[in-house]
Amino acid sequence: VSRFEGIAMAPPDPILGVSEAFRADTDAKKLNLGVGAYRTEELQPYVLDVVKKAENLMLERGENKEYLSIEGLAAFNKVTAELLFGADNPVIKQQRVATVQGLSGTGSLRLAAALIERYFPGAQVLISSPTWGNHKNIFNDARVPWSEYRYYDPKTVGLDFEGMISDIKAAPEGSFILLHGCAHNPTGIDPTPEQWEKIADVIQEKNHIPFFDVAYQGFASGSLDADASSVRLFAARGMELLIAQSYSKNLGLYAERIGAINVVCSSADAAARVKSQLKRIARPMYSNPPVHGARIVANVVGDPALFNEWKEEMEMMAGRIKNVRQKLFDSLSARDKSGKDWSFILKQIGMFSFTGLNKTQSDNMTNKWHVYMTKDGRISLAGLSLAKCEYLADAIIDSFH
Ligand SMILES: Cc1ncc(COP(=O)(O)O)c(CN[C@@](C)(CC(=O)O)C(=O)O)c1O
Repeated sequence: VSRFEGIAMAPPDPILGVSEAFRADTDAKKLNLGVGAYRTEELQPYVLDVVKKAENLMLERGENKEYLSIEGLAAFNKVTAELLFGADNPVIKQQRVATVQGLSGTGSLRLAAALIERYFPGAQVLISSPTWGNHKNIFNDARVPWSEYRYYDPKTVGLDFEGMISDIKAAPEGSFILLHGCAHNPTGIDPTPEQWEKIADVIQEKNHIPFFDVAYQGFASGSLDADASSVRLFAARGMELLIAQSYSKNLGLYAERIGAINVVCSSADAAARVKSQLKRIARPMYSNPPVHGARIVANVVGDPALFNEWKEEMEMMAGRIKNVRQKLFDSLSARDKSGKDWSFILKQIGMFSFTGLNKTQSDNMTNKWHVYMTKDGRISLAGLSLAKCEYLADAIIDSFH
């Protein structure tokens, strides 16, 4: 008797499945605006120059392949926390941050979810509506209950700030509030600094625990410090908080799976204990993390020349996406006769634009125009070139009407 016979075929992933469909399309006009992966103006994947330089350095050194410790490469854990908070931040000086290298952003979120499940039974995580599609999968599989707070307002194509605040206020005391540090996915809409202050106020009032997902630090605005300002605002208030990091986008290390989970505690002693429990969760999950990506990050940030060159490359990537936003906006405004306001394209930040196209309209983008995007109406501008903006504008205008 076959035991596996009864297992059904899983549906394709809403984001990564789009790339599979794109690859199967043979039409030369096809455009992959699905997965949030940076492409050059020639629509090619991009390995940053500093990554190549760091790897050459590493090759010359001839490093070994010994296991890392469960918490990961110490040099990486040091620089990743310093990048996030700033090296002179009190949370760093007072050693109140438990940092564990994770399997990129996803693995770091999963480690944090396992910690929540183990030490905060019954606590729920509030996630934005909409949010990155995999957030729900991570908490479901980690058996952590979640609910949504209002975030996107289709009427204003902006942030439903009142709704967000009232939903966070209404949540049971001690809930975890999942926040996108910068470049909200999929909407591209971030709170203003004043709004972040109010979000911190309501989270403090309700004794909630802020839980940041920082997947785009430096990639959204081009500045590492600007993109970390929301996290630093909460840390400056002396709050305990969790922050998951990823180097997939800002250092282009997608397939190296390098990220970290940071837990800001109220004392160094608590941080040491939290770190020990994160290690206890990681050991049976994957034992210890991959070394290559961690060494690249440590080498790039540890060398002043490479670090500065990295900052220049991030500004270049962020700048290219800003130029594409402007060109798409201009193309839409020039071609659309309906008088629709396309300014949301310019107001949104990061690699995504939330177009407002519904599922049927998104299907039309793919079936008729060979434009691949996620069914929630998100397009990744990182996959768009200036040369293709007019074609995309035609597709969007055709699909809206
Ligand atoms: C908000 C957010 N958090 C975490 C991650 C996880 O990335 P990592 O595991 O590679 O570090 C992504 C990546 N989201 C992408 C860019 C890719 C994906 O869906 O995995 C996206 O297209 O939304 C993300 O957008």
